[in-house]
Amino acid sequence: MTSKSSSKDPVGVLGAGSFGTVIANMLAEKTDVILYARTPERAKNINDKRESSGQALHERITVTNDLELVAKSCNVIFPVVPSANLRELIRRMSPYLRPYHILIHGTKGFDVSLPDNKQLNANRPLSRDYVKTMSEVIMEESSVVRVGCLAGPNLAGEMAARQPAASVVASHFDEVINAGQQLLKNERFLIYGNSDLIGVELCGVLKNIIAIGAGVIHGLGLGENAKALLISRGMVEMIYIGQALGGNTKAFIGLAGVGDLIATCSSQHSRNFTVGTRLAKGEKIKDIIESMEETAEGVRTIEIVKSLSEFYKVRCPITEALHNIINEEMTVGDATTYLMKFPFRAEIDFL
Ligand SMILES: NC(=O)C1=CN([C@@H]2O[C@H](COP(=O)(O)OP(=O)(O)OC[C@H]3O[C@@H](n4cnc5c(N)ncnc54)[C@H](OP(=O)(O)O)[C@@H]3O)[C@@H](O)[C@H]2O)C=CC1
Ligand SMILES: O=C(CO)COP(=O)(O)O
Repeated sequence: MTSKSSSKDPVGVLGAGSFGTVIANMLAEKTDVILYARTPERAKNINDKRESSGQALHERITVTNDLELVAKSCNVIFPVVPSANLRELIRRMSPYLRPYHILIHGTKGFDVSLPDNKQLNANRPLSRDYVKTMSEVIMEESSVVRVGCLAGPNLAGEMAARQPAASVVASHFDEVINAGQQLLKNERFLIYGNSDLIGVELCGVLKNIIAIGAGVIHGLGLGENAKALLISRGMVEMIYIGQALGGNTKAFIGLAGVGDLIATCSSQHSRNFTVGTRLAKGEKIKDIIESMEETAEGVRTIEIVKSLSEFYKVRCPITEALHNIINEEMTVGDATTYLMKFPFRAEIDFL
């Protein structure tokens, strides 16, 4: 597989939300960037204002609504759109994508494709055949082979404020990890490499569930001991389900696992944590989602993981309790009591 990259090529970013804009600005410190926005109106608006998701745009960023232009101009492309939209986006871009492209996504969610357009039903067991990570979606929908992901404690607001952070670029290909490192690393952003692509992707997806749980604990005012209990048992739950879905335990104790878990479970700027806090205050999930401008991936992930845990017979009490709260099958108080009574066995039985 030959690469047609040159150090002068612009780099593509798909999605001009909070994180896509942060990544575009960071890349623009080193190279020209083409930022793809969903509609021509949005692209024009961003270009006119030179601002996206509340962030000023670097002068080396060009905004477009033309996927062909992105594919023809850029060898390396960072898709950063919500998980529910990535398959459709890659499908539309696929005629222009070639095996020489490198795609490194920053999305923290699953794709679900059910037969006959059936809707996800969290009470129905769901196997891995229908649930894909974003790298799997990219490979299914295009001829791209060299795929990677970017995952770690990367709250967009802190990065936009130029605070220090680190992340992981995971891929089976060293050249993907090297490309990610060379393009993104700077004096305030460290990039580690990991060859366990699925494991690192699963970390980024699964920690959002626990962040919602941490938000509930915070909203109820239950204190730091209770939150530490939730985070550490949440980590074990992530590992159990992660192992069932094909992840390696090692990824979970790294920056993309425990690192992102700590950041997201501690920050009132996390959208998932905020969902949990608002649930604890008695708001309904429908009202919370409708009033949020940004994506909280964990809500959808709870329903998906609940179905996966039924299929693989994995004990996921935190996911189950949150599913019951969201679907109004339990009050927040009852869910807390349920978790405190849950019969745990050995503390560490996954190593
Ligand atoms: N924000 C953060 O701190 C971090 C987010 N992430 C992950 O990044 C992903 C994106 O999150 P984030 O940037 O915060 O999202 P936001 O909720 O801020 O925005 C989503 C953006 O995606 C755009 N979009 C949706 N569908 C498409 C499409 N088909 N084509 C092009 N653009 C599209 C939306 O466009 P429009 O405005 O037209 O609706 C919107 O600009 C999520 O999976 C998230 O978990 C990862 C690390 C940190
Ligand atoms: O993934 C994130 C930080 O690493 C962002 O978390 P939220 O989507 O909860 O804001």
